[in-house]
Amino acid sequence: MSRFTDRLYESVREIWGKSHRHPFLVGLRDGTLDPRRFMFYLRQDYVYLIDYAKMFAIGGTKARDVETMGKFAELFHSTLNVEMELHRRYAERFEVDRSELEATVPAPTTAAYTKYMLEAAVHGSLAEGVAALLPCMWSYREIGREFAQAPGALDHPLYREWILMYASEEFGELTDWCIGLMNELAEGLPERELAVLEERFVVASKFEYLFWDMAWKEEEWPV
Ligand SMILES: Cc1ncc(CO)c(N)n1
Repeated sequence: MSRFTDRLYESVREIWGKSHRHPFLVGLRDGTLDPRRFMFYLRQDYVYLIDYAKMFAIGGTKARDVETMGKFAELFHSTLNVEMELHRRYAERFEVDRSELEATVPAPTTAAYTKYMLEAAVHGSLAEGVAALLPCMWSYREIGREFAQAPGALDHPLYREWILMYASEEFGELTDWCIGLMNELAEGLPERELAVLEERFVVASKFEYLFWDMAWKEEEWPV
């Protein structure tokens, strides 16, 4: 039997493919990405992750059983203390201190993406929140795994750690758990509601593309 997440994956195949071909990710894979652009990305990603972590906190309050609550707590913890620790270590290498990192002004795309996700989580069902956050985990795992296999990518002194984070077993398992939860939550829902979930998943995937593009262009507020 095909799973709901197979349908989701099909619906974003082209969007994800376009992200993989984006010059930011091509540069990260082949090591030619300008570190200045990477640091711009990390700073935006740091403030993105502050809001993204809240998605898991909200998920925890909407969950209907203790096991699911516990898993959301684990995701909340690992975002704040594992993934964001990677950003803090990078910032140290660039001599950007923690308070400076945290004070980053979200670029228009960062603000739009995080508020879009949070709106889905706060006003929608648990399933809608999960549909909105799933492209983040799932697309990064795909990128991490692919880049870890790319010849020479892991030899890069700067980008190696980033790739290893998203290619890691731990990140992969948490992603699988979210995929499983999405399928459970979608079970038995009418097509009208599945279409809403698909829409959340597709829009979040488009924002993922925009996020790479924002970093590449070092997007600023025009006014
Ligand atoms: C924008 C964005 N999406 C997904 C992830 C993966 O958690 C991340 N760190 N940043």
